[in-house]
Amino acid sequence: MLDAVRNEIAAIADMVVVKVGTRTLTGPDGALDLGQIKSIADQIARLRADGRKVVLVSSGAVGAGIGRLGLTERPTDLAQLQAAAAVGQSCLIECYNQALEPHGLHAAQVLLTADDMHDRRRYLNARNTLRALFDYGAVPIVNENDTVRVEELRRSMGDNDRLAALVTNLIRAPLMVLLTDVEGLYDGDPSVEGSKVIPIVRELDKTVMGLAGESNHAGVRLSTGGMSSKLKAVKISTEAGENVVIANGRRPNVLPDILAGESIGTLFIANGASVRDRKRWIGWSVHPEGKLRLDAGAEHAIAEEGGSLLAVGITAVEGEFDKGDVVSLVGPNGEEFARGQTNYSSKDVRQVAGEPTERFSEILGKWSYYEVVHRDNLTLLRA
Ligand SMILES: Nc1ncnc2c1ncn2[C@@H]1O[C@H](COP(=O)(O)OP(=O)(O)O)[C@@H](O)[C@H]1O
Ligand SMILES: N[C@@H](CCC(=O)OP(=O)(O)O)C(=O)O
Repeated sequence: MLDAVRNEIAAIADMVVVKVGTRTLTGPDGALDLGQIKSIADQIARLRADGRKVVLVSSGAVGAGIGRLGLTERPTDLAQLQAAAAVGQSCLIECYNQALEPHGLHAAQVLLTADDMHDRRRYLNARNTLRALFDYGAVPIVNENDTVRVEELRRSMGDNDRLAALVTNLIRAPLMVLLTDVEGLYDGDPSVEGSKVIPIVRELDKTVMGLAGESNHAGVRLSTGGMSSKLKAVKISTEAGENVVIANGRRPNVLPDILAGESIGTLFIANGASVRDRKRWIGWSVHPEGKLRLDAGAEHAIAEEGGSLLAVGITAVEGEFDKGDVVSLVGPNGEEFARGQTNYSSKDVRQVAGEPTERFSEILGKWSYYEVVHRDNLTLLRA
């Protein structure tokens, strides 16, 4: 069935980020399913033939490594997991390359970490590389760089759903497609009879977020996060002004059909206008260095009136940060509602918090900015 909204989105989707999860790429034994890889590659070739640029974010390295190394279970030790991913990643790219070659396309391996998205220079470099790959007509195949990711430091991307959302934001793709092993977002546990797929979500509020559970799969756990990690990723992209579809990666022809406007899976509509490049980086890619707690007046001025943050509305400062670092802005209810680049270090903000700007000279001596965070350097995280 075709529908008008989906048609409209399909028409503007000149760039598409497709994320494919471990469950879609591996068989019941955990090894890579070559038929699936071929199917995804064939579908990507069709999108490319329609003139669309495609980035594939592919999981499956750990799964492929487990298969190739002949392991009977997923290692629990971090270094062994990373080693399995290193073995599996080369298989993954090799398989994609073989499947893309008959279409005259090349697979390009792009490994990224959360730190690459955090660091402004590396972030822009990644974008330039992706653009150059498009110019060469290659298909970027992105995965998290598992060799260096250290989960304990919490700087890890967490999962490929989030990485896909950050890549979508990086290249300003109007559409992200998350392919998984269920038909879309269900209104209840998908394994329970009577649960139904929600065809369209216009507002990703707390009620919708609450529908998502963890991955229901017992046994060897290869994927991370389940539906809740997908919805967090969807939120990043819809808040930045892009659209997302979650669909079943084993449905034949799923990608060309979505791009033909067919009613497949769950469509999440962009929440408002497209957010500017730098604001996307500030809002979702940077790891905030500290927290500013604000009173209700400051939260209202920023969230409702598009204002900047003045020192007078700051009630507390947490963490150590320098001028130029990104900080979280937290309202009186304890929830983060925005992120912004601060004009003052944590040392200075601690001195001026709660004070009117007229007192800056007296307190700080030399000072330069009226605003602690200017509205041009601030991104609202819409509820
Ligand atoms: N409301 C829901 N709708 C759909 N799936 C859900 C929901 N809640 C939990 N899930 C689980 O999320 C799983 C998909 O996530 P995951 O296993 O991480 O897959 P992938 O490997 O594709 O990233 C589904 O198979 C299902 O078990
Ligand atoms: N980098 C890991 C990705 C793990 C992951 O996020 O898996 P999934 O939840 O299936 O997307 C791998 O390639 O195995």
